[in-house]
Amino acid sequence: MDRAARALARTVLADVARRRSAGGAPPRVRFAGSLASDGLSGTGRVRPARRSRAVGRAAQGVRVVLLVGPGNNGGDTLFAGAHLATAGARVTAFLVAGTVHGPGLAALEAAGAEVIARSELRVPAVVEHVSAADVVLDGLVGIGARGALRPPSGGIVRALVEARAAAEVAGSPWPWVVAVDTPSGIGVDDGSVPGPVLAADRTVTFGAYKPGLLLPPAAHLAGAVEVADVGLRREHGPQVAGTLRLQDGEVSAVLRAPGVRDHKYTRGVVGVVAGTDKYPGAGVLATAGAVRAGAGMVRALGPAGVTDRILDRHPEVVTAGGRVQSWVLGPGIPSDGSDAGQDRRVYGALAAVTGVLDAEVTGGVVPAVIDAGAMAMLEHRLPEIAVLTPHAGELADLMRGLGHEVGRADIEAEPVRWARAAQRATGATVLLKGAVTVVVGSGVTFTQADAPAWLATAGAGDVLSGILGALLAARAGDVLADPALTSRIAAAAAVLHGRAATLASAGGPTTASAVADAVPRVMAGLLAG
Ligand SMILES: NC(=O)C1=CN([C@@H]2O[C@H](COP(=O)(O)OP(=O)(O)OC[C@H]3O[C@@H](n4cnc5c(N)ncnc54)[C@H](OP(=O)(O)O)[C@@H]3O)[C@@H](O)[C@H]2O)[C@@H](O)CC1
Ligand SMILES: [K+]
Repeated sequence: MDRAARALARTVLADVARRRSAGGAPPRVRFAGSLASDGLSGTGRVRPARRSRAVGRAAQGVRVVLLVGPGNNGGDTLFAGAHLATAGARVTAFLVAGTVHGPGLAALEAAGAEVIARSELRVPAVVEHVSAADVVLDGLVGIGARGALRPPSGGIVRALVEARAAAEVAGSPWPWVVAVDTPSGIGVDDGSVPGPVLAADRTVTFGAYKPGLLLPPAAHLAGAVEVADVGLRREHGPQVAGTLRLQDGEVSAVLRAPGVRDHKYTRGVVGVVAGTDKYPGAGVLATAGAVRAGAGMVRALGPAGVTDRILDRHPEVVTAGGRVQSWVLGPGIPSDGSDAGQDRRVYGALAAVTGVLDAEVTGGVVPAVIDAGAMAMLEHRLPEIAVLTPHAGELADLMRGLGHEVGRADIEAEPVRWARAAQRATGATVLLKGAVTVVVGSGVTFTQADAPAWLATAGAGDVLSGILGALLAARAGDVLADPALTSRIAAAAAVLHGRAATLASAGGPTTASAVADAVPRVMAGLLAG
């Protein structure tokens, strides 16, 4: 608990300093190790800290509100509050239970914090304090949570969620919310959101990731997750029960930088069947994704109205047929059969991917990205080297076509469950697009949360399909030898896409074209490692 509280306080101070420096004053300060020497003994007593000036500057005058629950989660929060108060913060603790962690409360009181007992607690006062605070620590409940938050925690959090929404509408400031171990009230083991939850900007989780921090929809409420080493045995990387999140080194290991012996064919040729006269832009954007993600060559196939536009933007593209190492099928091709030529090309490529037609006819089995209209053209079970890339609405259509009574809202409520169901039903790797992208392969699930909300823009999915096509083409031989690699490559493509969107957006609106243009810089950064 001592290590957890120190880690929590350290992160809060670092966040405060970063936010202040972003706002202009005071200047950025470094905190490495600062709280490790503040004099707190292992028994939970707070002695006057020997603080560095940097810590003092970060903490002085910072208004901190603690939401303190009955268990050890509340205990961690109380001790962290004691550290912050000792460092100079103005700390107010709201106790939501008659009995809270005793030593933690004693430490907090000894550090001079204000404590509002359960008997004096009024919801409007909590809302007022929180609205005026710089930082809120959500320590109501952690891994001990069972079901939706009960009163009074549930009522407090519901009121805070409403206040936050009102502040957003009014453009009023809202404090930096730090969740202690988990945002209180999420389904810790399954990522569900059974009741009100205060969305965090940061979660400091202890020892190891909890499933609910990686699995949507709860993962959306965790903000930036930091794992604090509290001396517990822990797995490498964020990994829980078959659910993985790729880290930078793992993404760069998936990427293939060309060597001196490489030429355009060994680097991977991507065949793009995307875009129609009705939706030509999807062809341009899918091609842009493949070109920018380092394809040796892109063959773009389609009507002249599409390929002419592609050539205008990307003169390096070839519009004649030939051998490819991966296919990107379906962006901008509606499922209404209105472009017979594009439909025929998709069916031909699917015949190659599934191996139902002889390799002499199709050019052989290669990995594929199957998006948008192409998902409505599936007639055969797919191999793992085929990646379906639906959003929630498309996955609902796909599953209804397979006999499941399911709508878009059901998919959004349980994205991992339905992505897994689609993987089992089709045999393909499934990449379900969303604020948290879920990738399901055989026996493995990746959840990647690398994209800003600005990425929810027309054409972004087309760019992703092109990026993924290029990564699959670059590793086509490896993927055919080890199809399980497909889901890892798909997760890496989601990371590249999300990071490129962050770069292109720089905190504001962006476009799908700008996202594609940012991909080379993201790849360069990852490869430089
Ligand atoms: N484990 C470790 O190794 C380490 C753990 N650490 C820390 O301890 C935390 C876990 O502590 P914990 O076990 O005391 O559980 P915790 O999350 O405080 O909740 C229990 C309390 O919540 C209550 N409660 C339950 N459901 C509720 C609901 N829906 N609505 C309202 N209340 C609800 C429940 O009441 P009950 O249901 O029992 O009546 C009980 O009183 C963990 O998250 C981390 O911060 C770290 O220090 C590092 C080492
Ligand atoms: K919590």
